[in-house]
Amino acid sequence: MIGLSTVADVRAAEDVLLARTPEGALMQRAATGLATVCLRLLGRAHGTRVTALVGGGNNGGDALFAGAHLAARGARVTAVLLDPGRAHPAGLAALRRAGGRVTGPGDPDGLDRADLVLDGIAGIGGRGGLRPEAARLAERAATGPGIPVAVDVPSGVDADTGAVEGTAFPAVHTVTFGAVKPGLVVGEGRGYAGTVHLVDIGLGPHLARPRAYQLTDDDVAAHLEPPGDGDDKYSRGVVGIVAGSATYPGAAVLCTGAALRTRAGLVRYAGTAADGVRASWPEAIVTDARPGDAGRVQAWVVGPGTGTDDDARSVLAEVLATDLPVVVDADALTMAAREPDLVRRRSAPTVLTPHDREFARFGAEVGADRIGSARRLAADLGAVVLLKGNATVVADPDGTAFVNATGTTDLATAGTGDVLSGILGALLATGTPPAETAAAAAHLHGRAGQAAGESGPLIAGDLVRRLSPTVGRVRGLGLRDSGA
Ligand SMILES: NC(=O)C1=CN([C@@H]2O[C@H](COP(=O)(O)OP(=O)(O)OC[C@H]3O[C@@H](n4cnc5c(N)ncnc54)[C@H](OP(=O)(O)O)[C@@H]3O)[C@@H](O)[C@H]2O)[C@@H](O)CC1
Ligand SMILES: Nc1ncnc2c1ncn2[C@@H]1O[C@H](COP(=O)(O)OP(=O)(O)O)[C@@H](O)[C@H]1O
Ligand SMILES: [K+]
Repeated sequence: MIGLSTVADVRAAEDVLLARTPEGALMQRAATGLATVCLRLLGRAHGTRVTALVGGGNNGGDALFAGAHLAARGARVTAVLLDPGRAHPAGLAALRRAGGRVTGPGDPDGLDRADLVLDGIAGIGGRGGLRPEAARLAERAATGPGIPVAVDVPSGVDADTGAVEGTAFPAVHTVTFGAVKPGLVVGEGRGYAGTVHLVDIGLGPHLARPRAYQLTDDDVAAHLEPPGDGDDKYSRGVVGIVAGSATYPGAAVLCTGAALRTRAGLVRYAGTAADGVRASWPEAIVTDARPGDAGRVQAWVVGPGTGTDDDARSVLAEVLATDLPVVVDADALTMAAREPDLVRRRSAPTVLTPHDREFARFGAEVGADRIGSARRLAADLGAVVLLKGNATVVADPDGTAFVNATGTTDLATAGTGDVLSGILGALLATGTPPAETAAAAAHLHGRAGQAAGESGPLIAGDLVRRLSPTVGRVRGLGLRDSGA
């Protein structure tokens, strides 16, 4: 798991480490790591042009020292000082010694010819939207030819939440120090950070235990283990699906197919789209009876395409009254938002899977702080909240959060949510902790989306078709990552 550390946690760890290391050592580690990534991106230093946008704090100091490293290797480096009176003095001296040029914000011509632009305007000390002069430079960098590289955090992005007010530096790469900050991987910030490179500056042992994580293939492989010698179709969890309707069988077919393809133990379907499901998936045990008459299951998925009429409401209430884990999706979210106590009074795990509009039905818009919003709803309902998006967020009622790293915009097509709830139900039926399981489902869903999107636009059925090879691939990657 990759821990996501808040600014407060990074500052606290830095304080401990600063007291134990010679003055300037941490900044040297950061700047050396930054220069190394820049060299890799440029391919060579000699003859290249690098422009560094330099603010008045330590973020600017990192950019100046990295610029000095690159200048010493033959790059033509220009530092554009936004606040000349406050530029990091030692960094400035180092850049000048290495032959770098120094100029002011009124002379940013270097941006139009740069091979690489370093954004050292503001890092974790940044506050609010970029001020006009900085915004102008960030916008000019975006249209210039140079590879935009953010130092620690793209300036204008809130490192904790990913919120962007107005303009931010549009990085293609972000070189971040000590720990990945949540704002680089979630919300609007994710789009401004591009590829995140983590430079170890020795903070690790001093960082508080993170409250947010990204899962890796290795973590997810542990949720996808193949059956053992002693397993049979019942032993690894049976999932029950309540989805679709006679008029709209699609959601039922997609959700049931996804559950089968994720973990082909046993999938039961109970609902009014029984004929459609039978025709598509002879492997499923299908009934048009109520969930209670469908046979034993270890987890339920309820809601995709069920509608919200009285019958649907009574089926939802029946499922939520069980002591089994339940995934509440789509139409079931609309009904649960009207009667949140149906969720609050449960003692077994519940996972809600809203997109932004479904989330708002519970009483508050998502807003710019997606992790914070998901945490608040999770705590309010005592349920895991999987908030869908470009980077899907999962929040446990205890505050632990996960941010998905595998999302792809190819998933923005109808029915892909039904596939996600099928995957999630299948994994939840194994009895693993619900928040991490929900994060594993989002990860696998994203990997299937990436695979299906390789050959052109995907539709939700393609995701189902790609699930088996994707499970196989993630298992293989997990084995490789763990060195087995
Ligand atoms: N501590 C350490 O040992 C290490 C720290 N490290 C590095 O230090 C960074 C933290 O440095 P920091 O605390 O000096 O703050 P920083 O990110 O430079 O921001 C302050 C500057 O931004 C400016 N500014 C703010 N908002 C703005 C806006 N909206 N629009 C425009 N400008 C804005 C603000 O201007 P002011 O408001 O003061 O006028 C001031 O000039 C951290 O991210 C990492 O890179 C590494 O070297 C590792 C070791
Ligand atoms: N721009 C995007 N980038 C990445 N993933 C997206 C994007 N838009 C939607 N998705 C994903 O696609 C799925 C859509 O789910 P949902 O809105 O419930 O669709 P449906 O109800 O049609 O099945 C979610 O997993 C969501 O995270
Ligand atoms: K920056």
